[in-house]
Amino acid sequence: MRALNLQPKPISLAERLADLAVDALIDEADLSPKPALVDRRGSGAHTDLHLGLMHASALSLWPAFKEMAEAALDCGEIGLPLREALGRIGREGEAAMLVTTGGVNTHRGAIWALGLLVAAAALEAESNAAGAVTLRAARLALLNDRYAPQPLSHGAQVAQRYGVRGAREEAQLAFPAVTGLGLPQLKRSRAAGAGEQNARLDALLAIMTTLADTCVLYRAGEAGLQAMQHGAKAVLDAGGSASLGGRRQLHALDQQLIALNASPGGAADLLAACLFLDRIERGDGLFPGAC
Ligand SMILES: CC(C)(COP(=O)(O)OP(=O)(O)OC[C@H]1O[C@@H](n2cnc3c(N)ncnc32)[C@H](O[C@H]2O[C@H](COP(=O)(O)OP(=O)(O)OP(=O)(O)O)[C@@H](O)[C@H]2O)[C@@H]1O)[C@@H](O)C(=O)NCCC(=O)NCCS
Ligand SMILES: Nc1ncnc2[nH]cnc12
Repeated sequence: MRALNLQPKPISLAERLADLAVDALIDEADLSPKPALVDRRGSGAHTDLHLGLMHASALSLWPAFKEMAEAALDCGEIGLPLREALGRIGREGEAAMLVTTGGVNTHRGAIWALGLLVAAAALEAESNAAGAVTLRAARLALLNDRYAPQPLSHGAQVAQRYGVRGAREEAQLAFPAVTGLGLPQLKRSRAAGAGEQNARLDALLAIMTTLADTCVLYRAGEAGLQAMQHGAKAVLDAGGSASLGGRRQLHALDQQLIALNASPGGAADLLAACLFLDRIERGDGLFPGAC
């Protein structure tokens, strides 16, 4: 008779990275009050999205993130085979997301940003500083996936019309909105005792002060983008989300962006990227029991 092995199967590195990516998406969705975005209070500027759908969408992406990390571990280096594997897995992940959401685009930009970051983190798990991970992600994003379809996406349309950089360029430049704005603000607000939720809101606002969010541009043009950038700066200048003055400005920004139908979905994705990198940097449960 064989003894029963009751030891739990160790969680693989790829599974742990997928957990962290999905956690980051769920934390982003839950964070409240976010201006004009889906959160615990409601649907913001959206008629086709709600919190349950954002959660279901995030969970549907777990297998894709795991597969992307596994592809990085299998390939072991930055190159076209890995880039094209990520493109294929990303497109399949997007299809799974659309099945889950009944055709609504919940996380297209997040699959791109977090997919690259998950792969970049898996490639060299010990080199976990945000700057190093984003640099590896950028090197992947700079490679041309020969199998990528070239549809005239909303992002491509507004990039042409307004001459701005979109999601692709943000990744190719190693996520400057995340490493230069979001993460430093997250750390500053935490250090100032703002509390975790306020620190995360401040990180989102810091990203919004400068980002050319192609969702906002597509929905509300340059007026919408200006309202987003100036309004976010006004909240931070007034003392941030933890202050009474900042909260008043945040409420005004929420109302203004909803009136303009301007949803900063790109900034929300980059906040999720920021939360993911923050956890990776802190090593949050990445190594214990991982293999
Ligand atoms: C390379 C891609 C990112 C394609 O990029 P492109 O710009 O050509 O395409 P878009 O379809 O516009 O998607 C870009 C999404 O990225 C987010 N985003 C916007 N601005 C930025 C920015 N400056 N920096 C970073 N990220 C940005 C944004 O995603 C979020 O918003 C979406 C919801 O918006 P919403 O307005 O509600 O919905 P829409 O359907 O667009 O319009 P409405 O009709 O409702 O008004 C939601 O997805 C959020 O995540 C942009 O949408 C990449 O996607 C790509 O090539 N994919 C192919 C597969 C691949 O290679 N994968 C690689 C895996 S690593
Ligand atoms: N919380 C959110 N609301 C609307 N669009 C989003 N895209 C990513 N996160 C989002």
